[in-house]
Amino acid sequence: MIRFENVSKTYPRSSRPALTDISLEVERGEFVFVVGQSGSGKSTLLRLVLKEEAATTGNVLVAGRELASLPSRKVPALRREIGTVFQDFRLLPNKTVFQNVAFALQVLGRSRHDIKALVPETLELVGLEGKEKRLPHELSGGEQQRVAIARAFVNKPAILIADEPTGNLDPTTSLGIVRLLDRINRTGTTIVMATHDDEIVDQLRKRVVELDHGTLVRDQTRGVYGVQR
Ligand SMILES: Nc1ncnc2c1ncn2[C@@H]1O[C@H](COP(=O)(O)OP(=O)(O)OP(=O)(O)O)[C@@H](O)[C@H]1O
Repeated sequence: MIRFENVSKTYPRSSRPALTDISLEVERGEFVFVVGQSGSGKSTLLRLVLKEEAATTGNVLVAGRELASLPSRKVPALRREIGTVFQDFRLLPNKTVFQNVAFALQVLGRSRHDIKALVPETLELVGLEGKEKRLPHELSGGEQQRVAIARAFVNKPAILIADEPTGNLDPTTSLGIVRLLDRINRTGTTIVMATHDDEIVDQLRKRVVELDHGTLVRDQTRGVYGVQR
């Protein structure tokens, strides 16, 4: 589903590469944690999957597309297959929970009929039934993140990318969010999640990919956050 072939990335005006010679394959339906210190390249790796940044050398392949040769007019179709969730939720503050999730379908041109069916079933999946009419500021942080996850998933993307989705949440709430991502993963969606949250990584025992100064230093099935090297 996602393949990196000897990928390096150096940002313009930067002397040090953000990623160096990364080769990595993520199969359809996998759940992968990407860990590493601040600045190790986790967000850069996720941005390359979305074609928000381009690799300096090497190939990135996502859902059968080679991103270097993907014309910009085809990038929206790529991004429709990838849901995104961030640390800071990024909800529309003046829209209700229902409207925030519905908006993701409206911009894709989905019918009112589809929206009426898909939004409630997705809000139920994330545990927000009964809160459809709330505004984001009337929700807890964990509930806001559930709205963001509903919005990312309502279109049933093949891949869900989460960049520090629990960074603003307490440990119990964080665990609930990751258990929700786990449930979404079980529907067949591939999940790649960058995180600093050692407790969560250690509890879920998923594949762990570790970056250190832009280099892939560990790729472990049923891994833990940190290991002695
Ligand atoms: N737009 C940019 N321009 C130049 N350098 C950048 C840019 N974005 C990131 N970098 C650099 O690339 C390196 C990797 O950054 P990245 O944000 O991918 O790390 P990260 O592991 O996600 O960090 P954090 O955990 O703090 O979010 C860092 O040295 C950073 O300063």
